Amino acid sequence: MKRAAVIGCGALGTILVTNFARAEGWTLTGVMARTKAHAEALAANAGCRAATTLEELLADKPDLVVEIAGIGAAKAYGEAVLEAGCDFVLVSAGALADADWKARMTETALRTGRRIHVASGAIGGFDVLRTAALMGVEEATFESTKSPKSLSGAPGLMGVELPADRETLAFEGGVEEAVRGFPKNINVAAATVSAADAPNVRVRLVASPGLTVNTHHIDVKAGEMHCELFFHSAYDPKNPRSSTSTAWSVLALLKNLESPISYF
Ligand SMILES: NC(=O)C1=CN([C@@H]2O[C@H](COP(=O)(O)OP(=O)(O)OC[C@H]3O[C@@H](n4cnc5c(N)ncnc54)[C@H](O)[C@@H]3O)[C@@H](O)[C@H]2O)C=CC1
Ligand SMILES: O=C([O-])CC(=O)C(=O)O
Repeated sequence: MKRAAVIGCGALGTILVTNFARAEGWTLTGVMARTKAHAEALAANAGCRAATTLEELLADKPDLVVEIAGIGAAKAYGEAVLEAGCDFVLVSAGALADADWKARMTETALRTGRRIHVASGAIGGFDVLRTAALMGVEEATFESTKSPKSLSGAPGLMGVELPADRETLAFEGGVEEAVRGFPKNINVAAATVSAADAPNVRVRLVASPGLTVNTHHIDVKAGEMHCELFFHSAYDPKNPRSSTSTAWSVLALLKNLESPISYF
């Protein structure tokens, strides 16, 4: 059995850890939160270590560490995880919009012989996006629709509350600006841009009152291929920003890594 540890005990981390038995071929060694009580509550059910520091989390020598905590956590721990000889699963893919961090992580992975796996998260189709990258992306757009309450408090809104009675365009622009303005909402766009090797993707974020799902629409033209990917995904009642399928995508990724047959 391969050994995994998890950074992040929030809405998605809880779904991931609670269903960890579904990741065939893997055992969970530990979970890490900022507060001990938070980590202990989840670890007690999972029968694993509760950690508040990376050193504690790595004490059981996991093969792989999943970040499911936030862009800040990914940037704070990613390189140290690779240096410790573990593979790294990135869920807060918004971190990839920081070209310097991505380059440092790539260099560290190459030097240590470890791998970085970007979880498909709330979307998917990374196989097609990688294919499009190889063929050469000519045109690509990305649009997410979310409820205004899931965007509330985002730095990009600068304190403005979005209308609760009509659809509004909350953001339109490049991926770096999107991630700066909506770091907890638009990881999916950064993952798309990175997978498709298409830095100029136009990102749109629409606020739609009454919406009970998050939707993501990717449109890519590359050579002879035109692909459209469309996702509707229910969000976590504990966190309306995040689609619950994100946590399941990590379980599917882990299972895939240990499976004799791999679906790219
Ligand atoms: N790639 C994708 O498609 C998606 C990515 N996400 C991202 O996944 C992450 C988790 O989402 P949720 O569970 O919904 O968020 P959440 O806010 O419910 O939970 C995040 C947890 O991580 C903890 N945390 C933050 N920094 C930490 C650190 N340095 N060390 C330890 N714990 C830390 C927080 O205290 C919180 O308990 C977020 O960054 C979110 O933006 C969410 C949905 C889709
Ligand atoms: O969960 C989703 O639908 C997308 C999301 O929050 C993100 O990419 O940050």
